[in-house]
Amino acid sequence: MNALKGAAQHNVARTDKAFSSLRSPVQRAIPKRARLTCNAAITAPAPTVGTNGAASTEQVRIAVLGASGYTGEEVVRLLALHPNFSVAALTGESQAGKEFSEVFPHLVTATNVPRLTKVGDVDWSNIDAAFCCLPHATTQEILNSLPKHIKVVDLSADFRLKDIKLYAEWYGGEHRAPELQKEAVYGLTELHREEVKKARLVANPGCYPTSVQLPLCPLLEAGLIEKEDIIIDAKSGVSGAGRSAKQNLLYTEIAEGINCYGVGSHRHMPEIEQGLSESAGSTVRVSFTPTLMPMSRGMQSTIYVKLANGASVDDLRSHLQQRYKEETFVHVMNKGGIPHTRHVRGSNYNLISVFPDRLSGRAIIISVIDNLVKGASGQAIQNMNLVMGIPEETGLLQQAMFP
Ligand SMILES: NC(=O)C1=CN([C@@H]2O[C@H](COP(=O)(O)OP(=O)(O)OC[C@H]3O[C@@H](n4cnc5c(N)ncnc54)[C@H](OP(=O)(O)O)[C@@H]3O)[C@@H](O)[C@H]2O)C=CC1
Ligand SMILES: CC(=O)N[C@@H](CCC(=O)OP(=O)(O)O)C(=O)O
Repeated sequence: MNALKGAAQHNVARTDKAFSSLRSPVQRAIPKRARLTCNAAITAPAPTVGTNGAASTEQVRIAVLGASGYTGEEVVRLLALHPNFSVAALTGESQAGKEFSEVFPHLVTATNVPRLTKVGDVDWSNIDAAFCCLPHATTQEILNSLPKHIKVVDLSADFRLKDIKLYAEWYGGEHRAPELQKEAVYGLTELHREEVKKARLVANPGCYPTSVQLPLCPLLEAGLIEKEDIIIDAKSGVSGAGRSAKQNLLYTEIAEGINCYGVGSHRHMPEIEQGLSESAGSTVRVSFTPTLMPMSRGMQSTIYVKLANGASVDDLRSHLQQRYKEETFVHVMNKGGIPHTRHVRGSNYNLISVFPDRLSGRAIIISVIDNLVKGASGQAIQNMNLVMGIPEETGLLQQAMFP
């Protein structure tokens, strides 16, 4: 663990230095508040955590459940640069018993993290908080059985839908922890920050819902777009489907082509509609089609909307720019800017751009994220930072890897 932390401090210091000298558009867009917060997190001693009553020591002791999967690995990778969180337990199922470095040899600073165990073998008395990176349906009973002092950010879909009947309808089975579900806070951080700060259980949003709700919720709230006629054409890298072996995810089935899936029936639709309806103040229904792309990570949602109440395309863009101007991780580009998934690869940023459609009265919105970072593990850490009362950006200011 010390080696991991040593490397973390070293890398954080380097990141800090690089941060002040680089001048990318994304960095220029980072508000002063965020930069100062970031520096404070880096140079100040680790704050006493637990404004939410979580931890009694300076380092928050973290368990990552499902650490042998892609999102679990991504949490551990990102935590290597986190000054306040220490990895204290890692779990796997088929990989339990193995050294983490055997399962993920690329994490060279992670040689001192604990060996993977089964969830049932975790000693919870040594843990303050958990990232739960398990398949949906597995999560409910496991989280229900945890001691109540454990703060949890759950990356699965199990606690995202507030209506458990809707959960049963879309996920093919009754919810097995309905009481816990009532306690869960939906962790789309930029929109639910104050609730997340007080939460014990955060339901981290799905990757597609993150990429769609960040641009659309503020527009619906302001009545700038019609509630009907929202069409979402979304594309995801293959890591979105997890690490376990599946025939349709073989290289030969993915490379050199693309394919839609879940057409008209994808389980992220009710999650997207739940958030959009809350923002609009009445029911919103969307047309949503996901496509699997031959890339390992990255997500783009291209969203076709109809302008409302006399709004122009420029109004949409300036409203989003205003809404997110103090936000570190959401950047609304200037007119004509084209976001690429490459521009967010490995980072926690969401890039949004708004274009006029050739069809009058309509706009096209493009939103990109890295499905494993802002779409999963990065946003999960952002939420956990808030739950633990430390600056939200801590450990998350890595810029995209490019090219
Ligand atoms: N991938 C993505 O982009 C995103 C994923 N999510 C959600 O995050 C969660 C994790 O996804 P991802 O990391 O991609 O999935 P993976 O399939 O890559 O990993 C799943 C993890 O769960 C473990 N596991 C599987 N079954 C059980 C079980 N019965 N009991 C205990 N542990 C088990 C696996 O262990 P082992 O491998 O050792 O068998 C592995 O560590 C899912 O709910 C997913 O929907 C959310 C947003 C984005
Ligand atoms: C490419 C791919 O298969 N993606 C996954 C979504 C990943 C994710 O965000 O979803 P959950 O957390 O809701 O599982 C899917 O379409 O089911």
